[in-house]
Amino acid sequence: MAAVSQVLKRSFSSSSPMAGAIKNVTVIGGGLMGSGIAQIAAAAGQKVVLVETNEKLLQGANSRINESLKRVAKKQFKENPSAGESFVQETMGRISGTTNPSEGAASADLIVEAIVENMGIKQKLFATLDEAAPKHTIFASNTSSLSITEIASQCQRKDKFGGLHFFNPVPVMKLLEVVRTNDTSDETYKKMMEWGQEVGKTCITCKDTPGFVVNRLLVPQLAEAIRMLERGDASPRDIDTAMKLGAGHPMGPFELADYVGHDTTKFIIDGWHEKMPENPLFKPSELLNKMVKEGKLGVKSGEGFYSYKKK
Ligand SMILES: C[C@H](O)CC(=O)SCCNC(=O)CCNC(=O)[C@H](O)C(C)(C)COP(=O)(O)OP(=O)(O)OC[C@H]1O[C@@H](n2cnc3c(N)ncnc32)[C@H](O)[C@@H]1OP(=O)(O)O
Ligand SMILES: NC(=O)c1ccc[n+]([C@@H]2O[C@H](COP(=O)([O-])OP(=O)(O)OC[C@H]3O[C@@H](n4cnc5c(N)ncnc54)[C@H](O)[C@@H]3O)[C@@H](O)[C@H]2O)c1
Repeated sequence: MAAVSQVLKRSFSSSSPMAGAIKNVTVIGGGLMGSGIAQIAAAAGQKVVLVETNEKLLQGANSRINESLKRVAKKQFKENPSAGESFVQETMGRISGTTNPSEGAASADLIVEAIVENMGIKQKLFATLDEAAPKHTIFASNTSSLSITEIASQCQRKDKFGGLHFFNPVPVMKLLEVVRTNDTSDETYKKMMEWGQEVGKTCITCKDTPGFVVNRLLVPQLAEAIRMLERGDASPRDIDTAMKLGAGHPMGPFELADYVGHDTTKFIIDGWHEKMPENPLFKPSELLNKMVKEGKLGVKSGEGFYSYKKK
């Protein structure tokens, strides 16, 4: 992955972007979601700076993006593999990396944050970015469950702050939830919606409420499936089979929980339990807490409800 300075020189040597259009995107956090968001923005022809906490994680994001692009290319360029190879190379060439969030923010029209689901860490990061980013830069969080209004609370640019909630895996899932707070300006909202379409997503809009639309309906289901297992009502495999064959879901709740990551699901449930302690749907799960404590995070750690260790 090229260093930011090399790519930024290239990007600023070309004509600067149309006034107002989002052409330079910075993604903070190159994990499951951030790497996917960086990938689709670069594939849409935008200059992307990916920010991670260290070089090793940047390289990990780089290879994850490269692998995913190859899967996309294999399908999109089935008849013309060499065009597929150029697509992968050109897309990768639009992505640079840095471990310095302020450097990464310097040229951004849009910053999408996809770091750990922790309010304090997100607020601290955005306060730093508020100082470093140009005045016109729009800020967005990919948070699953936290309040955008609260995440934005330490920033001056509350009018240029919203939520852009993607779904895992980002290159495949068509939905983007565009969340506006009471302070998000119409211009910011319009730019977020246009950008969402530019990167190939179908955008829906919702208010800044816990879990927005999908997660408010989905996470209680995942939590209830775990409670079903804790009660001994059925096995994970049978519950997954039931929801795939009985409700037409592409993944059952345990496969999906493994895919999302148990750390993320735990952060969501704990956060909602704190906000709404009387709601039984968000009662923390001892089994989930035990798994996270044991590092069984699902696909990302090689083991969750199922094992993903390469044989
Ligand atoms: C909690 C958060 O805040 C919100 C969330 O994100 S909730 C989670 C939302 N996501 C879901 O519900 C995912 C539900 N699951 C699915 O849609 C599907 O199981 C799945 C797309 C993940 C995998 O599809 P499936 O057919 O089961 O298996 P798979 O063969 O791996 O993938 C099918 C095709 O999708 C594409 N694909 C899958 N993963 C991909 C990736 N990471 N990158 C690029 N392409 C990918 C590939 O083209 C693949 O075909 P290929 O194997 O020939 O390359
Ligand atoms: N996992 C999902 O299915 C999913 C779907 C939609 C939204 N989300 C949300 O996206 C965010 C990220 O989730 P994820 O699953 O990608 O997590 P992840 O653990 O895979 O990735 C988070 C990445 O952020 C990096 N990071 C942490 N602090 C950082 C900082 N200060 N600066 C730069 N990088 C930092 C970590 O090193 C890690 O690589 C969370 O807010 C989560 O709720 C997750």
